[in-house]
Amino acid sequence: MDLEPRTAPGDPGLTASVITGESGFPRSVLRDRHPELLARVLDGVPWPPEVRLALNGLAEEIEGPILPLSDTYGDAAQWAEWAAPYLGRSWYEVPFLWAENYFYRKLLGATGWFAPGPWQGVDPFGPQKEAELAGAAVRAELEALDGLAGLGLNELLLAALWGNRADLGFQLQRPTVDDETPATSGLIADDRAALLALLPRADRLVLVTDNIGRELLPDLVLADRLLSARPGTTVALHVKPSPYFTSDATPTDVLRTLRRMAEGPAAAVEMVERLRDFIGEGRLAVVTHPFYVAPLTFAEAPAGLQKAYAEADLTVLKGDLNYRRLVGDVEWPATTPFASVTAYWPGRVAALRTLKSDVLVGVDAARLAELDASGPGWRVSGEYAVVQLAG
Ligand SMILES: O=P(O)(O)OC[C@@]1(O)O[C@H](CO)[C@@H](O)[C@@H]1O
Repeated sequence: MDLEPRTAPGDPGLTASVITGESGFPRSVLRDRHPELLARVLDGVPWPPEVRLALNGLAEEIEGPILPLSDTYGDAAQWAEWAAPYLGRSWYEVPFLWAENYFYRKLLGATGWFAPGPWQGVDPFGPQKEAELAGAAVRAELEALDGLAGLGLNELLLAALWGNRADLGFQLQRPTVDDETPATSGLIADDRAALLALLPRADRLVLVTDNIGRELLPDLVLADRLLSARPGTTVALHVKPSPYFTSDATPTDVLRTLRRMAEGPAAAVEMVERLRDFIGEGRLAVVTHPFYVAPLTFAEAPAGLQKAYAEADLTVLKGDLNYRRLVGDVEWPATTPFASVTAYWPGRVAALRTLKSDVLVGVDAARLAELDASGPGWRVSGEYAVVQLAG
């Protein structure tokens, strides 16, 4: 990932700059959200002195120049290559997507996630994820499963979409975000009709998930509905191989979620039994890949994943970060057609994303003018969303 302007894959006449951390929202993430996240990680687990030292060191480092990784485990050699052009530079002047990925990789290195020893595999965001799963919002969602039979695919799709607003990193900055936004008034690009026609016919669905808790639950509900409707359907749930962006789901988190569902109420228990059967039959697969925690866009996805996307009838990408990786973390004019920036996708792709960062395409000019006139901040407030489809 470099700083050269990008050309739209489906429109060679269109180029735009890569987003860095120098201003606006990215700056606030690097300056405010990352230190706050480190403080929470320090607080959440009784770390030994060497981990505390390393986490405090990272908190200092992000105010100065970018330094090499201080561990040699896992993907460290690959990261040394990715980091080479940026070492010694400020975190703010390199591609924002790269800087965030490097921060999370360094955070995991600091906590001993990779190193053989007692802290290996201890999720630094575990306490925050557990609190989310044990909290009132998840309980309310589970209780709502009793009324599930009355809901159509449209409602389930909207639940999966708005569940994305609940990521734990986002809540660091928007703790008061409410749940009052009507499900459709905040939709500023809406390909639901085409998507709803496709979903029930998709034999092979890839669902690239995002956050645990209030987002993963409706994703599982949607998967359950599609799998229950037709015996030929398969769903591959793509999750992160390691903790990432605070609340992104890993295989362990899928299991944690199933365990939480198994605690009830009755409709959740029934659903978890079905989901377990689907997993056992190979119809619901949990898939992971190192690409999902790499500082790369989907245009740079490795061949194996490209093949999986090409073979699927539909790939659904959840969330803000997957959207940034899909269209490139680039300052496209927001009226750029979604298809122009996703033309490289080897199949059919849909994005279900609430807006929590500046990147945006596929919005009608009149709606854009209206939103811009409404004041600053609408692109990052989580109050607006897109459902987009291409291919
Ligand atoms: O992918 P998600 O969970 O929807 O959102 C991830 C996010 O909260 O993290 C980034 C800032 O760190 C932004 O892209 C976005 O706001």
